[in-house]
Amino acid sequence: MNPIVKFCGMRSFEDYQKAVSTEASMIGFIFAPSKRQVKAADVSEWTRAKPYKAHQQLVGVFVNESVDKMVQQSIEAGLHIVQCHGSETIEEVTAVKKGTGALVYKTIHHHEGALEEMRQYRDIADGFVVDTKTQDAWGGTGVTFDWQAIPKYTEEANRQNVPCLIAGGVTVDNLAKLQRYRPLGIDVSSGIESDEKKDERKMMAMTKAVNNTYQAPDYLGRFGPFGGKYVPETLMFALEELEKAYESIRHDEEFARQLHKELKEYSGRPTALTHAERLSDHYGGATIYLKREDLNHTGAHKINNALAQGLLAKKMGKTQIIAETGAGQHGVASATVAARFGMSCKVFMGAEDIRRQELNVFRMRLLGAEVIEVHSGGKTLKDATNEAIRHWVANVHDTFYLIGSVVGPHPYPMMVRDFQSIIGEESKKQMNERIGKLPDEIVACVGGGSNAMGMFYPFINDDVKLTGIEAAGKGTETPEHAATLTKGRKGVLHGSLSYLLQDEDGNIIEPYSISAGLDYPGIGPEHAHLRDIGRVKYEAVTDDEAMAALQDLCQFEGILPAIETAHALAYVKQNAQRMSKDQVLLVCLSGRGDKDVHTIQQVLGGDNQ
Ligand SMILES: O=C(O)c1ccccc1N[C@@H]1O[C@H](COP(=O)(O)O)[C@@H](O)[C@H]1O
Repeated sequence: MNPIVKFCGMRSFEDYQKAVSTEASMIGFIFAPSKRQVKAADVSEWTRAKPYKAHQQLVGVFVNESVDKMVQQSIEAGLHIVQCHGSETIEEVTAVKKGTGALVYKTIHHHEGALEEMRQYRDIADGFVVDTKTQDAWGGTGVTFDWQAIPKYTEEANRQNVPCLIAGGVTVDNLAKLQRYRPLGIDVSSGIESDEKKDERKMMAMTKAVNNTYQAPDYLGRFGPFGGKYVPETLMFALEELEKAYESIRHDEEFARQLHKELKEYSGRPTALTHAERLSDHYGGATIYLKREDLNHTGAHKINNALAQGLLAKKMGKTQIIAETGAGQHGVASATVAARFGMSCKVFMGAEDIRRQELNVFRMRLLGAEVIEVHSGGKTLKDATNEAIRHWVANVHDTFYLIGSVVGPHPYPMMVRDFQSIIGEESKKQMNERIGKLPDEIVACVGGGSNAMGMFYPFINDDVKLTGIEAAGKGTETPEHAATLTKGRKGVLHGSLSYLLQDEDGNIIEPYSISAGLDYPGIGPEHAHLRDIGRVKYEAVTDDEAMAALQDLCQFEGILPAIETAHALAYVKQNAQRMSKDQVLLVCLSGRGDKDVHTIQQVLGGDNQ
């Protein structure tokens, strides 16, 4: 959901008309002493001359005014919301509510005790504004406060189930930065002025930026209807604890510094951006670039998220890591991180995947992890995840569940996406440095969807086509595939609502793919949302198509990709020709194929002649 936009401080009929013409949902007037002060009679006249839009609400700002005057002026001006912007008491706020029948918002000025102050107005204030107070002014200062504090205000407002607008020095230029803190609303006065008048261009730019900025999930962890927290009561505490811990490090510079150090000095980031010249020539059409996540320590993008969650686990004082794994890459990444940070590690893995990924199982054990073989269901990733959740329920106090993809209950899909966004952020920078523009299209394979989400997310507000590739296995017309978005229906699995492969009765259908990392019957909820809103296009390619593309990359670029990654490459093989040479197709090369050599050998036969 996009944040609420309030444009405040209309001082003339012209200002008011400009605000009405925008998409702002609140229009504010200052009744307190200020250069922007207006009279209730003026507001009443202006609104009669030009009615505001049906969704717009009129807000009156008062500072330490008497209850009688607030009531009288708000009735005269026809206000929907009275904003108490001074040190009005609980009794005064209650009396204004009673006297006007309007909603009353309380402004809290950011300071050490602000959160406690906010708590005191619970069940009394209908909303909050958090603003900066200076020595000379209660508001309209044009001065920002420390935005790192925003998540705690938002969290408290969400707990009280009321809106919370962020005010103080918001401008078109710092809006993008502010949005990183996911405010529920913004309240602007001086930032939309030029020469002491409201500036229509600034107002338009601001509402456009807010409305066009993709913002998900909401505070309940929902991406549109998808995501959420569908877990037993016993896990709610653990998820809330994790959510709090994540919010506390999300914008923390010290955490960012530690993580950056690990990613750089341990994993080898930034990973390379490779121009695949010979492959581009061979396919004809698009100029192909590869984002080389295969060059990460442990051979895939999984380590980005594992290092970040490992650091978070340590910060939370957990001593044990558990993880689920399919292809084994996330298991190896988790075992690696546990060894690096001195924690114990249990990896849950389906018996079928253990058979297919023998080498990775050996690696995990070598790294000191205990690999727990799961024999239920189809003995693959879904079943391993079920077991990991069961173990977590019983050991929540000292155990951190390190989920390897953008799946599971909130906050995992958001947190894993954010930790993997380094892929897209680096790509964006590298593309700009290398060719001075963004790619025309980006392609990534999708199982749960973490490499794709990490690659796509930083480009989501850009004019770049985004394509996710699922596993069609032996064909989506057969029962043997893992094409969740192509063939699935809405349902709940592993704590969140998404698309799932299920039969008429809602039983999960065992997925199939040659690639152990893609045969998951669900998909990250954000992918489900992005597909439904039309921002990302999803297609499916078969085992055979993936294996053919895998060989091309080996033979034309000297790179052995993971079979998962080869699905994205198959799309490139089929579509590069539709593009011209001056168009750039960027592929997330999510992992290397050393772990798959055994499977590849079996499929292609002995010596591959
Ligand atoms: O705008 C004013 O003059 C004003 C005076 C007294 C109290 C509040 C006032 N404005 C409020 O300040 C914030 C945002 O202002 P800015 O963007 O930093 O200029 C907003 O809540 C206004 O309602």
